[in-house]
Amino acid sequence: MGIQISPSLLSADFADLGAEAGRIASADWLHVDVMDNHFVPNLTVGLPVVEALGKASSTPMDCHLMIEDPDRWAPAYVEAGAGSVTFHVEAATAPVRLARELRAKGARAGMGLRPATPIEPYEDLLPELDMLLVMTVEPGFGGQKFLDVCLPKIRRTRDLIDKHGLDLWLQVDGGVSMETIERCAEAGADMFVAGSAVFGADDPDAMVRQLRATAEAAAR
Ligand SMILES: O=C(CO)[C@H](O)[C@H](O)COP(=O)(O)O
Ligand SMILES: [Fe+2]
Repeated sequence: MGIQISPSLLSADFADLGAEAGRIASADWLHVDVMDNHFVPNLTVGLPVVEALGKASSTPMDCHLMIEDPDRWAPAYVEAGAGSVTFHVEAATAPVRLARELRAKGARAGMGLRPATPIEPYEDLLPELDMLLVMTVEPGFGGQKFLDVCLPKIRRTRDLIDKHGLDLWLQVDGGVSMETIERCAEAGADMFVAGSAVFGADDPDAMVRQLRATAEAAAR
């Protein structure tokens, strides 16, 4: 698939999300951060907003669920129009069953890891997934500083994916910018979420293209 950029709408104008999506026409996906004030200490949007955004934009939606009880809620995000749904393994009760349900409904199944969650215990689950999300900040807020301490985990995750010969996307999310994207790409990430870097730029679409070009040049 190559390098993909999924701008996070967390740093966009929430009063006009359809128009904000239109400002990043070069994006491969729209990253929608769903927070419930339980899994993370912040509250954002839920199903009705995702459903409305899907009607307002033709760019596929990559929903990052930072919520408790994703087993109950995640499948509804496929029905609301998400093309990819990522649940956090720390919150899921039955990650294999949930990934299978997401796939059966027609979406890509993603599994997210907080910075301190290791990948190794989940090696046997990899064939059940379409994407792994390695958080490079503590989830909950945009605009935080990239955590370098997560880079070895990105490398180890890429090695595990390659060892099993899987076509699994490796997403990084948190503090990704022109300063940090090269390190992530060198470590083996191929899908990049960027919120403040994209929507804080004078020309968000040019920033999407710049990030992609920089990651492509640095990719392993
Ligand atoms: O999941 C997230 C936070 O929990 C966001 O996707 C992420 O922080 C993007 O924002 P930024 O690029 O500004 O760090
Ligand atoms: Fe996110």
